This record gives sequence, structure tokens and C-alpha cells, in this order.
Amino acid sequence: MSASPALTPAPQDLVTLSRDAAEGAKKLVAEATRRVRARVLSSDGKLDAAKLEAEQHAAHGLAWLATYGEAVRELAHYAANLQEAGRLGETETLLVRIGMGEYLDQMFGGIPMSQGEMVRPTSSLGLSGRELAQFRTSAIEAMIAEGNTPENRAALVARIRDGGGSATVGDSGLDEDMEAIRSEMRRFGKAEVVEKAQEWHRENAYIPMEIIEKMAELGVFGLTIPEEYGGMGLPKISMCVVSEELSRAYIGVGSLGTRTEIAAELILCGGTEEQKQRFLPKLASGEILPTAVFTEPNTGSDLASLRTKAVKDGDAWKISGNKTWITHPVRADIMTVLVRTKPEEKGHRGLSMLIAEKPRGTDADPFPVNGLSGGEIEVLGYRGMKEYELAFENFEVPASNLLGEVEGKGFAQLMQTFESARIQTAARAIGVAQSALDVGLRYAEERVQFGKALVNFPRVADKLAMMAVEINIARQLTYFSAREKDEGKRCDLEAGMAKLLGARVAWAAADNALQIHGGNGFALEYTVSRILCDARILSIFEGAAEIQAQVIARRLLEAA
Ligand SMILES: Cc1cc2nc3c(=O)[nH]c(=O)nc-3n(C[C@H](O)[C@H](O)[C@H](O)COP(=O)(O)OP(=O)(O)OC[C@H]3O[C@@H](n4cnc5c(N)ncnc54)[C@H](O)[C@@H]3O)c2cc1C
Repeated sequence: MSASPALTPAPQDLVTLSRDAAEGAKKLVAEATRRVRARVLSSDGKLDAAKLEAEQHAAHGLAWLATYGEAVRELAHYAANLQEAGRLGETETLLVRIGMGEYLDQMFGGIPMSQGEMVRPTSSLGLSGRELAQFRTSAIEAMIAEGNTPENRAALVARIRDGGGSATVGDSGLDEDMEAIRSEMRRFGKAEVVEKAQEWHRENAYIPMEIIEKMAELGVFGLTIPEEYGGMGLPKISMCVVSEELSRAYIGVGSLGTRTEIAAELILCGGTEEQKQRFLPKLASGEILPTAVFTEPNTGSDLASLRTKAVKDGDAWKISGNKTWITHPVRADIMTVLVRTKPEEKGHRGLSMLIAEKPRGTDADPFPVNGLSGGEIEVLGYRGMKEYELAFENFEVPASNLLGEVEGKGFAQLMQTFESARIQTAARAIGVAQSALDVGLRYAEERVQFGKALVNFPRVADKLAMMAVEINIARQLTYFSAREKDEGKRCDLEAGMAKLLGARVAWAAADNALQIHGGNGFALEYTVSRILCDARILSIFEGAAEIQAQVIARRLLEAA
């Protein structure tokens, strides 16, 4: 047991104080939204695209500020819900106090959008110091003054060390059923994945098929697919827990389900009944593995302008063109391919989604089928499934495999899947961040310098404390969007925020865990070097951070 350091005296009523502080933060976000709106509206009161682009720093800064606003609101909910359930213990209290204190302080002082870009409410968003002071209510002041203190951080780290082995730092806020799923996934990850991941990564090897088969047996691929189509019909929050724990073991394993999630959502939302019956049960059982084929060499973020075409020829579509950055295409059985079927329509209206079937390949013969070839792209991290560039040349897809049997709806169909995919990616980010905390803590306890374990130095312990705090924030935001999704509410904004923040949290956690390892962190044999590489991808795919911020900003500015 580690010694329990003194805490900064607790506020009288954390639940009321955090709720009031979150209310105050909401007002700041509303005012910042008004300020930025004034800079990006045209004379007819509509969003002016050119102005929005010229004002990206302010607009994206607003997206970050609003994400923080949501984060503190969720922390306040977390505290209230746990208190009501009699589960608000010391660890949870510390997570809330430090998290709210730090995030509120950043909202008023400056939020890092990336390492070199800070958004400040004054210079970036146009509030004067005096105006800003009016938003600093006494609740906000108290949370900042008494939240992220050295004493509280030290106390949290002591709690983390005492709770060694518990699945999450503090109560996740979920019910017993979800925690039972977490335990099962954690057991699987520990028994089958953690020890092997470094070897798979360093050898650039595929995740063995036996692992995928075991995941299929556990039901990983059919979690959220409705029972009538062979799935388990569980809520999206179960997908979060599973993705978190599998990614904690290895991001490659946690990402295997992403492709199934995207394909299943595409077919569920946009497919015909016949397509649902034909593909969903096999996706749910893991019998077929899908791959998502959207990006092109000249078309990444600006997907609507893609050029790969499909031409109708009798009873088939013939695909020609180049795709790139396609994950796990060799062992996939179906490809969801976004193509242009209406060449006369240049934007998203000309795009359609095809479900293209293909045989599985091997390293020696990756694409044993006419009209499809490709080459591997060597990558820094996120290995285990392999990325490829693909060339299609009159590759045939039966006409009945046009998603929904409708042309020109491919982009809209894809957008319908964004909410789920972003929630799932946010959960993967939390898992990666958690693995960084796991290895960072272990190393800090084992490594001795100046006669003490590293964890006893405040600058080392602080890093661990902030990892735990931010993981909890990203987790609560992700669970919130999953709940909204389960309730059938629109949650693109919240899902985007969870993904935006989660990716930054994962990168910060990986970087700090590596720093704790000193020189050893730079050695390939140490797990943390891989975690750093794996974490880096999260702010690039599923909507790069800048694109995510743009989407959030647009929604906020349109809605205001
Ligand atoms: C490991 C890996 C796996 C992937 N797996 C798949 C997959 O399975 N299937 C698939 O289809 N794709 C996949 N992708 C592709 C991925 O979705 C794209 O890389 C991503 O969408 C970004 O596109 P891009 O790489 O072309 O970058 P670009 O669009 O060229 O962007 C480059 C940079 O410029 C910024 N930028 C672009 N436009 C703007 C703007 N308007 N304002 C401000 N900043 C902007 C971006 O945010 C980014 O930082 C994968 C990528 C990687 C690296």
C-alpha cells in the first residue's frame, strides 16, 4: 500500500458545484459561439464557406471549447449519477475534481488543439479579459482553485496504485452487465493478445486467424447487429466496452470489429431486406470479414470528390480506379466500395456504394481474382491487418450488390455510419490510452532513480494522474454519445467530440508513458514504443482532427 497523501479540502457539495460550474461553462461556449458566428456569417445570415475557411483557427477553436464544455457537463453528470447510486467514492471524486478544474482552467486560459496550436478565448475568440471574467462564476472559480492541485493529483495516484488490477481507474459509471462484458474481454485480451502484440507489431505479422475465430466465438462481431439478423442486439455501449478492452490489449485486435461495424451499419441503414438477410448473419458470426474501401490517392478528407468509377454492364457493375489506405483487404470477403456511378455528377450525388465480394488472399497471392490487384503500404503502427493500395480494373460486382439498389446515395449512406464509427474509434482511443497508463504505471513503480521508484517524483506521478483523469473524461463523453445513439437520437456532434478528444488523449497518454520510460521507451522491445506508434493514427483516420473540428464547428455555428 502506498501512503495516502492529504487532499485539497473537498468542496461542500461536489455534485451541486460541478453542475453549477458546467452551467457556467455552457454560457461561455454560447458567448464564444456568438462571437465566432459574427465572423463567419454572410450578409444574408447564412454561413459563408470562404469566411469559415479563413477563420478556421477561431471556428475549430470553438469546436474544442464546446468539446470541453460537453466534457465538464458529462463529468458533472457522472458525479451526480454515481452519488445517486451511492458509488461516488474518493477516486471518482478526485477524477471529477481534477478533471473539471483542469478543463475549466483551459477553457478560460487556452486549449491545445494540437501541440503547437492553442485556442484562447481572448486572442482566438475575441472576448476581452473583462468580459471573460464575467463568466468565471464562483463555482468555476472554486473548481479551478481546488481541483487540479498537486495534493489531489498525488492522492489520485495513490488510489490508482492501491486499486492495482481493477479494470478502470474509478467507477466507469456503467452497470454490472457491461462490466461483466468488460471483464470477459479483459480476460481474453490478457490471455491471448497482450503478450503477443509486440511480436505481431515488430514482425508486421497478421493477427492470427485463431484469434479472430475466438473473437467470433465471443460474439465480438455481432454485438450490436439485431438478433433477427443473427447478432446479439446489444446496445452501442457494449461495443464501446469491447472496443476499449480489446484495443487496450492491442489496437489491431480492437479494430477488427470496426470494419464489421461499418459494413453492418451500411447494410442495416441502407441495404435492401435481401441484402440484410444475405450479409448480416455472416458478418455477425465472423464468417465473413469486411473491408472499407473509400479513400483514394487524391481523395482523403474530401471524399465527395472521389473518382473511382463503376459502369453498369448488363447485370454487373464494373469498377475501375485506384484506392489507397485500405485496411485488411487481403483477408476480407466483402468490400464496401464507394464509387462514382454517375460521372456527370461531380460531387457526392454521383456516388454509390457497392458490396463487392472477393476471395480471401494470402501474402503470396493477395488478390486471387480478376480485376483487382494491390501493394502493401508499410506503416508505423496500427499493424496486424495490413494496409494496401488497390487497383481495380473492370472488377465485376453483381448489379444486385448495389447497396439499397439505389444509385447516387453512397455518400449519404456512408454518413449514416459516421456516428457509430466515431463512437467506436473514440472507444479504441480510450483503450490505447489505458494501455499507456498500464505500462507507464508499471514502469514508474519498478524503475528506481535517485534511490526512489520514479512514481514518487511528482512530475512522473502527475503524468499518470492526468492520464487517468483524461481517460475518464473521454470515456464519459464516449458513453454519452453511445447512449444517445441507443436512444435513437442524433449524436453526430457528440460522437465527433468524443473522437476528437479521445484521439488527443490517447496520443498524450502514449507520449507521456514513453517519457516515463526514458531511454527504454525509445527501444523497440518496450511495449510503449509500439503504443506510441499505434496512438498516432487515431487523429488521422475516421475524420482527421481538423476535419472533425470543422464538422463540429459547422454544426455549432449553424445551430446557434
Ligand atoms: C493506417 C490507416 C488506415 C486507414 N484505413 C482506411 C480504410 O480501411 N479505408 C479507407 O477508405 N481509408 C482508410 N484510411 C484513410 C484515412 O481515412 C485517410 O487517411 C483520412 O481520411 C485522411 O485523408 P488523407 O490521408 O488523404 O489526408 P488529407 O485529406 O490529404 O489531409 C491531410 C491533412 O490536411 C488536413 N486537412 C485536409 N483538409 C482540410 C481542411 N479543409 N481544413 C483544414 N485541414 C485540412 C487534414 O486534417 C490532415 O491533417 C486509413 C488511413 C491510415 C493512415
